[in-house]
Amino acid sequence: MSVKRPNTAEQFRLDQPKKAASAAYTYFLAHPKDENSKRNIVYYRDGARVAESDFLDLEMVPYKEHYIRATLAYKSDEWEEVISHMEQCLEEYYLEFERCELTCEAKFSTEETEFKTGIADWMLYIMNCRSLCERDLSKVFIEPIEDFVRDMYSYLQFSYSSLKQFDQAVQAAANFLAFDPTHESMLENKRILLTREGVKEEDFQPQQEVVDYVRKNSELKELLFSIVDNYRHQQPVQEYPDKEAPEQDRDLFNEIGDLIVEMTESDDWMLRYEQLGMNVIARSVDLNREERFVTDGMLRPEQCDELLTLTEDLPTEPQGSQLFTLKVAQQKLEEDPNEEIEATLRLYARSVEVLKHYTQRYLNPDMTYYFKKSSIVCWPPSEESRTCYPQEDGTCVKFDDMSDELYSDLYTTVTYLHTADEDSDFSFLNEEKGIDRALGLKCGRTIGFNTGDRHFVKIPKSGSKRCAVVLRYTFNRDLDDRDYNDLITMLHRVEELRMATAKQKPEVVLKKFADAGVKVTKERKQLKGKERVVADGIASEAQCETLRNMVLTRGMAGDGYNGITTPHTLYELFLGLSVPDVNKSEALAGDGYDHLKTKPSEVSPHTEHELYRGMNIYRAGKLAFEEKISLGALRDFLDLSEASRLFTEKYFNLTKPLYFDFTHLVCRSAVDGSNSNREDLSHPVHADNCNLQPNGSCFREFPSFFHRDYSAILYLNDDFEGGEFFFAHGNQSEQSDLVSHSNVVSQVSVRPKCGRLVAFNAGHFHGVKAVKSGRRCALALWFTHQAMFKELAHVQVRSNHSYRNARSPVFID
Ligand SMILES: O=C(O)CCC(=O)C(=O)O
Ligand SMILES: [Fe+2]
Repeated sequence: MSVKRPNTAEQFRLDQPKKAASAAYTYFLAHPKDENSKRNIVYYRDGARVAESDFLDLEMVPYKEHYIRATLAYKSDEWEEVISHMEQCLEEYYLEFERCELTCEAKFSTEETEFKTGIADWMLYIMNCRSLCERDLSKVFIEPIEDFVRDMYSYLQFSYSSLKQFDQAVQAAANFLAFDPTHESMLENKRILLTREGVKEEDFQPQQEVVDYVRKNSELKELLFSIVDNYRHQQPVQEYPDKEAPEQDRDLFNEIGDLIVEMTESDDWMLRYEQLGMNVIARSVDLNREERFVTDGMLRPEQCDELLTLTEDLPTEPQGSQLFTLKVAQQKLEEDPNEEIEATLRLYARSVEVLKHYTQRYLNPDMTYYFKKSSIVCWPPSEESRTCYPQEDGTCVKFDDMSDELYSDLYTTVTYLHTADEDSDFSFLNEEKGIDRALGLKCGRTIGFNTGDRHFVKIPKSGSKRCAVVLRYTFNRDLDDRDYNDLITMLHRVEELRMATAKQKPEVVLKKFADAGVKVTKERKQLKGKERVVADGIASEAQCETLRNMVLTRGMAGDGYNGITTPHTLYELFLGLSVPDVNKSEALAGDGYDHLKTKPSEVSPHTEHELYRGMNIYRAGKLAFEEKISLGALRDFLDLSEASRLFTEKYFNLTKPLYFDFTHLVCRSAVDGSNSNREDLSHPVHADNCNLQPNGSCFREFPSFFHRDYSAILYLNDDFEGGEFFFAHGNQSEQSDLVSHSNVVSQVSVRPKCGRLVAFNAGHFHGVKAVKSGRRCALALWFTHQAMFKELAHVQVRSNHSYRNARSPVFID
């Protein structure tokens, strides 16, 4: 009786001539002097009739090479070789995997979350990112190999058995079974091994490393069970075939490894949450009973505002509360499947997902939590005196009807959507009907407690209603709230539907642009590259002026930090553009670059010789709402953004929709006296979605905005000197230190003027020449194909009622 030879999916693949040819060729590339591998190549090329093009140059990462060598050795029964390479492969694979996870983490904790669609997106993003590590790393060849890691133990098990090294074979079998405890052939192998002398059942212990790996991956998958699948499916839809989507090469981990090593090695989710500003402010010891906690910072103010819009027009229940439930959500979406509602519901879904994850991690990392019920509960103000205790879930109960015990499997979190005074307090009750602890309301504050824990809420007598996201969890999967999955599915369908109906023919749209006076003035030929275009007439002189003024009056608020000239450089005199009545917080210096904490000034993040003031969509929306800028100005901001987006999408004939990722209105102006002999650039050579390396390569990875697909800049004036936009040569290898100098080799430059749009693939190198005098204003836009990175602010601002009513749809059918 002999141990079964693995008959895995992977082996089957390896038997396919193309894959095997690729493997052999890859191996040959790594070992050009190896006679054996040369023979292999010849064998495959001649014998298997594989086309030349199938000899792909696969990237060699050490573990992949070991994998290929091991599988080749396996084919020729060279067991020692198999073992040696598989063991090394596994060792290096685990390291690579860890790197991959840390990369997700690095992206997660360092990107400028302020301008992203929110913490919740990032949360989801990192979960998704981590779950992709396993799959991406299993791409030894072009496609992921199913059960890649598991099956390596199968190879090992078989090879060790063939060499009669049964202890190791047992170990390998145990490791394999840690992945799949019911795998029939392996169980059969185990039975066979057990017949060997000295082999006992208890010898089948998987290694800790394997146990940890399996646990981590299955936890993550569980967590992503309903939601990530939906997001993943959101990407290529049938109507929008994935047009030359560049495969992100995840093998760059080697390159960024150094960066990551510096990052924390801790696997502590709580720490990560803290990095995002989610801080526990009270634990059960502070709150007099087990399972209680209070955490602040779970939502940002604008997210609270957005979620509150879901509570408008809710009917009042007999007990006086109002409920926004998932059923209501579905209804809303069915009645009016518009983008605003969709975006808000997405935010809701992501937020509750984060809250669930957080709660689970905080309380009970070993349990899986399911939503039993998810809702927003509001208590409208009321003068009524009650004999019952109003609850966070919207009911009102008598003291004697309150549970006296904590439940073993029900838990509740309440997350407030606004800040309120003590009129709205939350209180835990003790057995004597006394108040154990009272807590005030704050946007993003989350109180967690066992569902059986006594509490009540104060209902404000006047003012706005008291609202919170109330989530009830269970550990029992059967009690899982189906409505939640239904909502997610619905959101996905709405998106699909909208994409399908919004799909307008490029010719039709471009003709409309032409009729409105838009003229393409430079195309790929003149611009020396595909996916580049310059068009004039996108904005009128009046619109340019409106946007310029917006930055000047509101974007340049403040007089340079209380009259202090910054110590950075002698050029950095603030221009004294103070607008006395303007609140400084309205304008963020270098808005959009506030992650550059070292430059908390008006000085351009790119050159100290220029000042830099900007405004993003969210801020503009807020100012309009506060009536500090006119609705007309906001409309111009939004309409010009949309026109630029639509033009870019249609001109490049993109088959997938482009979403806004970030929209930034910005002016750069020369500092007085700095105009002579400037050697620097206003914006050094860069690409918008990757990290330019000194050797000229550019990685679409952390910390760049790797998800950006296209960029467009709409210029607003020409009364300044210098400031030309230019495309630069892709290969900067001989001029790496020149990327920020004026003598950089530019391929072709574009002189800004009002209404001129330059749009291009975000991966193309470009820069801006020094602004030698005057002020240069532009609307910079970055777009993405990934719905997940949609700039929520656009939708938020558009959903503002007064704006929506005032809006005349331009360029939209
Ligand atoms: O303002 C311009 O012309 C280009 C700016 C740019 O490339 C950027 O902000 O990424
Ligand atoms: Fe750029």
